[in-house]
Amino acid sequence: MKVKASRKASFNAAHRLHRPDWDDERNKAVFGKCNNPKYHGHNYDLIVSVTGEIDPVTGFVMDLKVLKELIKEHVEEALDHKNLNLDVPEFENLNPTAENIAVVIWNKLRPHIKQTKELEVVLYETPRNFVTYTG
Ligand SMILES: Nc1nc2c(c(=O)[nH]1)N=C([C@H](O)[C@H](O)COP(=O)(O)OP(=O)(O)OP(=O)(O)O)CN2
Ligand SMILES: [Zn+2]
Repeated sequence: MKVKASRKASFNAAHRLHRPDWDDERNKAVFGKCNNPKYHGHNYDLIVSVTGEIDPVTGFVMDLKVLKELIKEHVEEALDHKNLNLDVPEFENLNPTAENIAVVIWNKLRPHIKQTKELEVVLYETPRNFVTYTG
């Protein structure tokens, strides 16, 4: 019997979606508002879920207090109040789209979650735009 246990978190970050190998017209056409040369921020909402068997001793799939601390240490400290393009090495040559941010977050957390558990990251860039990555 598998159960999914989840923790919500949030962070604020600035970004600009842009490809240096494209001209301004193409960048604006594809990336729209998020291509504005002035960096702008989003309030990202994050849901991290761990799925697995319930430990019969604790009744936990994973201690959510531990998951909270992992998200603080590995996600919030790395991304909160940062300019993703300029401050976060993973985005030096990677556009900080919601999809790419979700993959970066998953890769940061995966080593800290037991191999027997599945990890899912849901990232909201706006209240209505969100992506899901499960590895
Ligand atoms: N597949 C993706 N599409 C888009 C992404 C993305 O990361 N992945 N990002 C954007 C923009 O960065 C941003 O999300 C704005 O999108 P938009 O739909 O224009 O959002 P609004 O500001 O209008 O706010 P809503 O609340 O979503 O209406 C675009 N596409
Ligand atoms: Zn944006």
